[in-house]
This record gives sequence, C-alpha cells and structure tokens, in this order.
Amino acid sequence: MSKNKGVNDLETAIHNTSEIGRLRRVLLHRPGQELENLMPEYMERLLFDDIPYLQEAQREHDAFADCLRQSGAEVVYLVDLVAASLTDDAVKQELVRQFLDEAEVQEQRAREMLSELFLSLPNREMVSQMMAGVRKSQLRETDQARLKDYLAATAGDYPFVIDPMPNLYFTRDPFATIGRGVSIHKMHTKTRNRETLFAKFIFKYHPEYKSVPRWYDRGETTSLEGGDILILSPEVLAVGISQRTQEDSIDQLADTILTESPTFRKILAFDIPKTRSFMHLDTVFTMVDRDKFTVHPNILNDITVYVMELDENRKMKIRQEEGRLEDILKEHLGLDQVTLLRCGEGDEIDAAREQWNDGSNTLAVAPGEVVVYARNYVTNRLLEEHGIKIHTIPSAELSRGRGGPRCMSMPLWREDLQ
Ligand SMILES: NC(=O)NCCC[C@H](N)C(=O)O
Repeated sequence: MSKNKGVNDLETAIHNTSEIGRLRRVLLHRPGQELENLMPEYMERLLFDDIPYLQEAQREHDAFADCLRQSGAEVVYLVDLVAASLTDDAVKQELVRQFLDEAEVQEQRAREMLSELFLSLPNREMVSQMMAGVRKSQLRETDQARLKDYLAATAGDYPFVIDPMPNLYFTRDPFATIGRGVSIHKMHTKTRNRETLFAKFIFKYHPEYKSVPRWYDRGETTSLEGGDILILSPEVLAVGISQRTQEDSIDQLADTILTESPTFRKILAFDIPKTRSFMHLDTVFTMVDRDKFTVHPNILNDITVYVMELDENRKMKIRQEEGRLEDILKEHLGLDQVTLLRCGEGDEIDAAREQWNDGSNTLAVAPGEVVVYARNYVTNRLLEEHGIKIHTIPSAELSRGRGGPRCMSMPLWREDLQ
C-alpha cells in the first residue's frame, strides 16, 4: 500500500495489522439522543458515572473527528454503515425483529406498534431511533392507551419501552478489526450486548463489508470486548483477561486466528485486575510507537502474561512468562529496547486521576503520533518528553463515559508498518 494512495483506492474493506500504522479509515459514532436518555437511577446499569451534556459532547466529538481527518483518516459513522446495510425491506424488517427480540419486547401488540414506528422512518433515522431507545411518552396516545396494561405490567414506573444504548460512542468494543478480518463480540453486560446487532448487520449485508472473514461471533457463550484486543504487530496480538473478557473467549479467538489468519502467530494474554477503572486492557496499556507504550503504574505488579502459540502439530501451547513487562515485550516483538511511559508520570495521585480519565488510552494515527485527551496534561507532557507527537482533544464531557480516544474509535484501515 503506497502512502500516496487516496482513501478510495484502499483495496480491501478491512486492513489492520498494527496499533500504530498510519490511520486511513476509522469508524466513529457521534453521541446522540441516547445520552439524553440517561437518568441517575439507571446510570450504573448503563455503565455511566455521570450524565454528559450532549451538545458539548458532540462539539468535543466533532473536534476528535476533525483531528483524525486532518491527520489523513477518512471518518466513517456507525449510523451510516448500518443504514447502508439495510439493502432491502426484508433486511430492514429482519433488523427490527431481532432488535425487538433483544430489547425483550415480547407482547404482540407492543411489537406491532414499535415495528410500525421504526419502519415508518428512513433507514438512518430508524437506526438513530433504535440507538436512542424509546420513551413510553413517545408512543402515540392511542397506542399508550391500548398498551396501558402491558406497560404497567412490564415496566411499572420505568419510563422506557426500549432502553437507550449510551455506550455506542465507544466503537472500539462491540467488534474489532484484526488483520483483514473481524471479531464480533459477545459483550460482558446485557446493556452493551445489544450494540453488536449493528455489527452483525454490517458484516452480513453491507456491500463492502459482507465478505470479511470472521474470527469470533456474537453467538459465542463467553465475553470478549474490543478494548481488550491490541495488535502489537502483524504476528502478535495482545488480549486482556479483564473484567470484560474471559479466558475461554481468548482460547476460542486464538484457535481461529492462529489457525486461519495468514500472519498472526502468537497471542499474549495479559491477565489484569478485574475492576471498573481497569475494565479493558486499553484502559491501562496502549502502544504509542514501535517501542513505546503507555501504562498505568498500578498494574505493573498485578499483571501476568501468558503466551499462546501453536506447536509443530498445530496444538495450542500456553506458557506463563516471568519477568518485567518491558522484557516480555522486547522478546516477543523482537525489539532492542522498550520504554513504558507511566500514566501521571508515575505519581500516585496524578496517575490515579489521569487514568480514571483515560490518560493511558491513546489512539495512534501514525508511529509516534497519538490523539489524547487534553485534560491528562501530566501524562501528555511525559509523552512529548519522549518524542511522541500529541494531538490533544477536549474531553470534559466525553470522558464521563469512562473511555478515551482509543475506546472511541475502531480502525477499519491502517497502513502497514514499513
Ligand atoms: N475500550 C474501552 O475501555 N471502552 C470504554 C467503554 C466505556 C463504557 N462506559 C463501558 O463501561 O463499557
């Protein structure tokens, strides 16, 4: 792939062989009405710690998208991809049917009314409405009257007929591009599991994406989330064993990838503490250059790395690594030196504060060039001192969802590293 090629010349739908190759096409979701459907009573279940101010969150998100465009990436939005996957009425009806199943709307009359509501909308608006959720008050008065008993019995005072999906702007998690393929995830929580239905439709019906190889699927029984998957090189993947990703899922992913992908040879499984602030591997560890990584200092004593690879009989071998993380990375990536850049410069308080606001969660747009939240100025200064070029984006509202630039993006196409 030549650096001079235009985005339209990218020959394959998906191409992602590293964390840091020049980013050429990336998937985002601009936060929408789903954030306006957050209420304090239900925030914890919906995985938010506070309610972002939507207009400001959108301004911040637009600044993020502009920053990615200026660094040479085409920005693609989730609603547009899903809308373009609804290639005919039958597919649109199939999405509505499965969406209602997964939103657990079982009563026949309620299903009919909601189907009518969704199918009356153009594709893009319909998808946005699904994402936003449906308030009881949005149903026509006549429908509310007809459904009175059903609504009282199923929801009581609960104000939604269908829950919002406020975590959609973290496009990193419901599916992940790996090499030329994709893993579609079974999510750890019910609230986020509904997000992966959109990925199912993109990779089943979208004209450009429907033939992409599949490494993992949403029908699996154990959870795997994209924030736990890092592509350290075309041969080596890192996958977090975390609050969100189970060991069995990594076994399953490793079996498929190591057998079927033409390049990946090894998976490093990083066992990290299972807590909310470290929910995924990328909340404590990201790659910023060929030999440099950000890390949350608090996990360094609490991390165990396992190496998974196929032996000469193509049977999976797993062994535990000993020693410092720097040395393990050096060995498996064939590097002379690895530098770990400690969040908050390693200061106990700055590290905790900045990691909570995703100081270790950087998105590389090229080797040694990353997008970071402006608020994490201590970590950002350290990155610059080590020669990393940083692009800062505003983050007062976006950070309330507990995810940073890497969490808010899914690379669809990166250039290979030379
Ligand atoms: N990769 C990531 O760490 N994504 C951030 C996800 C935040 C979201 N509120 C969640 O709890 O799933």
